[in-house]
Amino acid sequence: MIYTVTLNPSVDYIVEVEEFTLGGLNRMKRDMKLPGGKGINVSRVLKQLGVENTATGFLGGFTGEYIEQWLRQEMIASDFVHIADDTRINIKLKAGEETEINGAGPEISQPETASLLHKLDALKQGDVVILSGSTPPSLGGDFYSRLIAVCKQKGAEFVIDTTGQALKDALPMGPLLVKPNHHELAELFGAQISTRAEIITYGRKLLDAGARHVLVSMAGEGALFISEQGVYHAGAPAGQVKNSVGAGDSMIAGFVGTLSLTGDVLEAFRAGVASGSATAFSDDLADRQKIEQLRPLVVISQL
Ligand SMILES: Nc1ncnc2c1ncn2[C@@H]1O[C@H](COP(=O)(O)OP(=O)(O)O)[C@@H](O)[C@H]1O
Ligand SMILES: O=P(O)(O)OC[C@H]1O[C@](O)(COP(=O)(O)O)[C@@H](O)[C@@H]1O
Repeated sequence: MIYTVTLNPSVDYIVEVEEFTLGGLNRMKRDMKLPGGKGINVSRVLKQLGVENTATGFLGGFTGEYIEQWLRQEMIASDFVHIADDTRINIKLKAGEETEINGAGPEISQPETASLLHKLDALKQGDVVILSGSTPPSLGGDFYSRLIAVCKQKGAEFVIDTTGQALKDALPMGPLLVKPNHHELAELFGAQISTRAEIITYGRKLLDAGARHVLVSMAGEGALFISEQGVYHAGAPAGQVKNSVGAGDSMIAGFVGTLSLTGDVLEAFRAGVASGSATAFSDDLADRQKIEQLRPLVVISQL
């Protein structure tokens, strides 16, 4: 079974204005409220790919109910810890460019934390746990390490998509996949990265530190795949970008879902890029039809 863990889900409030005036009254041209948080996005795209999975993490309040109801409608299995505080709302402002304002996250109590750890007791050998997104501050900086320790103890594999120290700490534990975008990669190493060669150099450092597969996404420039097997580039298909929120999460879903179905890493890479681009070209996350349409258009070359 594949599990996604979203410690800090969100309702993504996508607001479109013709032109944004700071300090003035702006009227919305269009708005959408979508379930969000990285693991939840991964779960939704896995479901589109026909890969059954269970979404877990923390949900609370009216925002938490909104997300849970959405998952129910899409027939995605969910097993969240219900918290007393409200799940956050993240603002995605589209005014030509995309500007994001993400909340810090709700207060999580000690019993709520224990309850999530207890749920992970059910993990078993062969399971894959996708740990995605930020950690609400009340959980403390080492919470992912605690979850990874449980995964390892149960013989489950894990994928981690987060930033900073939490990602650094996870590498020696041997993640199946890490997927920074090129900005996150530069930030991780406190480096200036401007060329493809530099991305490969730093991407390889993630392999050396313990990751089994590394994807570095580069938005419209596609992605690099770095593993023991070699280094590959895939160009992103061309199309009209509608909303790139969740493109990275979709890429993880495409990669892990296809790897679980086929065992073929290059097919998984292709599906990852197709899924990321299919989301970038959609208002909401990618649907199956769009992913299938783009899959043959992804050109992979070995470097
Ligand atoms: N503008 C775009 N055009 C085409 N594909 C895109 C675009 N933006 C994102 N994608 C696809 O989604 C993948 C992940 O996007 P990226 O923006 O790098 O991730 P993140 O959302 O984590 O920052 C890219 O590798 C690419 O396949
Ligand atoms: O947990 P974080 O890092 O604040 O990110 C949460 C945000 O990331 C998203 O999951 C989108 O992530 P990506 O665009 O990187 O795929 C949004 O749905 C959500 O608002």
